[in-house]
Amino acid sequence: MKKILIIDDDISICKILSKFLQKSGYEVATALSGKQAFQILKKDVFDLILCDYNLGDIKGLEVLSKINQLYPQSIVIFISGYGNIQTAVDLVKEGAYHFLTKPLYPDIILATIEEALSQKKPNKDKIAAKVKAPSSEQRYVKGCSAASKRLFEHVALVAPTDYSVIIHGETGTGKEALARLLHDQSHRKDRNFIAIDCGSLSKELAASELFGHLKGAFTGAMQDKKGAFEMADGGTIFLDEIGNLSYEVQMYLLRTLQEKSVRCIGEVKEKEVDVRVITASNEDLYEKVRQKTFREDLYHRLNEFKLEVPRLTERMEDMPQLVAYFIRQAESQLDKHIIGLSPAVKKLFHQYSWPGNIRELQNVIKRACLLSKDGAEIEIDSLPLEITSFSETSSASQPAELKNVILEAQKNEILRVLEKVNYNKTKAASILKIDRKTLYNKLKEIDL
Ligand SMILES: Nc1ncnc2c1ncn2[C@@H]1O[C@H](COP(=O)(O)OP(=O)(O)OP(=O)(O)O)[C@@H](O)[C@H]1O
Repeated sequence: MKKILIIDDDISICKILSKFLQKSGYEVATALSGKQAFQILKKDVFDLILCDYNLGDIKGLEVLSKINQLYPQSIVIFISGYGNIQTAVDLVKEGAYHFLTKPLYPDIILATIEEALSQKKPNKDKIAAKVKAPSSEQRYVKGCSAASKRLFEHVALVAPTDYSVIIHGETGTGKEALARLLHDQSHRKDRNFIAIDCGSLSKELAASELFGHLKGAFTGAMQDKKGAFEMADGGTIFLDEIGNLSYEVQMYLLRTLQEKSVRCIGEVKEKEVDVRVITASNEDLYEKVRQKTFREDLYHRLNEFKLEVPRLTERMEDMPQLVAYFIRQAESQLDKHIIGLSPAVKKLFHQYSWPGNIRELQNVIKRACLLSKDGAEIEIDSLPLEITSFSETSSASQPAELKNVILEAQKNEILRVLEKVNYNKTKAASILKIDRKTLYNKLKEIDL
């Protein structure tokens, strides 16, 4: 039996529609708010969602973007009391199936639902499994910007192959997340994906982590240890910050890749391994080759294909999807409902430089959701100082000394809070999470 979720804050509409659709052979659940709807959606899979456009706690477009992101298998039909053509066009552009205006006529509703459900849809069992354990596809926001589209055209081409791939991009742009996606879209997806952060491995440990060791092979080798290559056999190994490996380990790595076999430390015999290698680096690896700190032969062996991951500021059109995804993530961790970003926060997010890229956005939203009230929007006062002070500092015409930039940012924030609390210093200190004495010292330091 097909399942339909009705979301409407008008209880009588929910009751009438629910009764009518049950009589027509559908299994129906109802939700009186966006918050309740997303709680129901966490636990169940629906073929179709009938949603009031003007819910009290969340905007129609936002409901749609969350459903598209998290429950793409559900078809969405909106209902509204106002027949605004532009709204209908916007919703359909964003992926809604239809936009029905009140008064509602039973035969039209039924015909629209039947037509929508007759569309080809993904296998439901697979979807149910995905709902229980989200795949990396579901945990990954692909985005709609030109930069992301280009990237995913390349991902679709290279993922199913066994090519070694170098992923290049700034910190926090999602290189590891992308490597997981490549693995999940390959024939290796049912085998291990092993990620090793070469940047955090000491010279001594690197070889043992990658290739394993036998008990007693060196001082401190108390027992046999399987290396990452053996663990990833049949699957994918992801080597993050590969540029940090010593020249000696680079040589072992090249041998392993060329011979397709691994020899653990202290062992004489080689073991065959079938591993796809994906590497990532923040730096330009070829520059390291030129500087002779990275082996050229290894570079070419790893570089069968290269993916360039854009900075967040190069894919700003993806921002709404990323924000909706991270809010949803925080909501389920905090068990609270956040409506979205206030217009002022949206503006700031577009102005800010995001040096930590997607990771920074994720952390900023996590923090803001914690500080925001249940059922509210994220407001400027739940953002960190580096963002709230960014527009002022970036508009300064002269390049400023770092110390002065920080002082200026602190001054702005202190002034903003003081104004908000009517210059009550005790309250201001408490909001700024510093004691009164520190606030007095700061006021002196910044000449206030
Ligand atoms: N497109 C995306 N959709 C959803 N989450 C993402 C996306 N890209 C990155 N993230 C999240 O952002 C965080 C940082 O991503 P990741 O660790 O893959 O970045 P990285 O480029 O490998 O960082 P580093 O260079 O510092 O190792 C992770 O929590 C990841 O899940």
